[in-house]
Amino acid sequence: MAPLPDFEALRKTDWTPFDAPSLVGKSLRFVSGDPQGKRFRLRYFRDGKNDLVALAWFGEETEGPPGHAHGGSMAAVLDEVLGLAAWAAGHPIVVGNLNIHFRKLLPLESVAQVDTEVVSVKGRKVLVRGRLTDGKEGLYAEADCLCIRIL
Ligand SMILES: CCCCCCCC(=O)SCCNC(=O)CCNC(=O)[C@H](O)C(C)(C)COP(=O)(O)OP(=O)(O)OC[C@H]1O[C@@H](n2cnc3c(N)ncnc32)[C@H](O)[C@@H]1OP(=O)(O)O
Repeated sequence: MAPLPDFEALRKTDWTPFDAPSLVGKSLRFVSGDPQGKRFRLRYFRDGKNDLVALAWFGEETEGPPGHAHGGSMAAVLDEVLGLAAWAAGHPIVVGNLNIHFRKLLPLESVAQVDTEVVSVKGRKVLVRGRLTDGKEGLYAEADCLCIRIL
């Protein structure tokens, strides 16, 4: 059996737990829908700057390259977390464009950190930038997410 994800090892002291999925109701089943499952397990927080941050465990069922996460699984996590970063900043949106650079293979059954920043708001367009890392220097992927207000 896989070891349980050690979220506490990566959690920073100035992070406050935050139930980001509840901002959009109960619909986010693809990534956050099975918190005890073998695919994704996520925890959301607000960091010291009030930006949304997530810890994401990539389980064995996210496998793409042997022993490592599928790019689509990283994209799914970035899609949800960066979209919710816009919601958490007060913008009800859907994602219109998600542009990802994959930088380094992400080992299965490890916990990665997603940092987010809302970099601009122009009319209905909210640009959110995100980084998927090992919590230190290791950068797995970085993304720009163009979100479009729907309300
Ligand atoms: C419930 C939310 C959960 C959020 C967390 C999870 C994130 C998700 O997975 S969301 C699901 C994935 N996303 C989707 O399925 C979205 C599907 N697309 C749509 O619904 C529509 O195309 C939508 C809403 C994005 C835009 O349509 P519409 O409302 O007609 O906007 P539209 O008038 O065409 O464009 C508004 C502005 O955005 C720009 N824009 C819209 N789409 C894009 C795009 N893909 N790329 C670049 N710019 C775009 C337009 O150029 C326009 O800019 P400007 O105001 O400067 O002229």
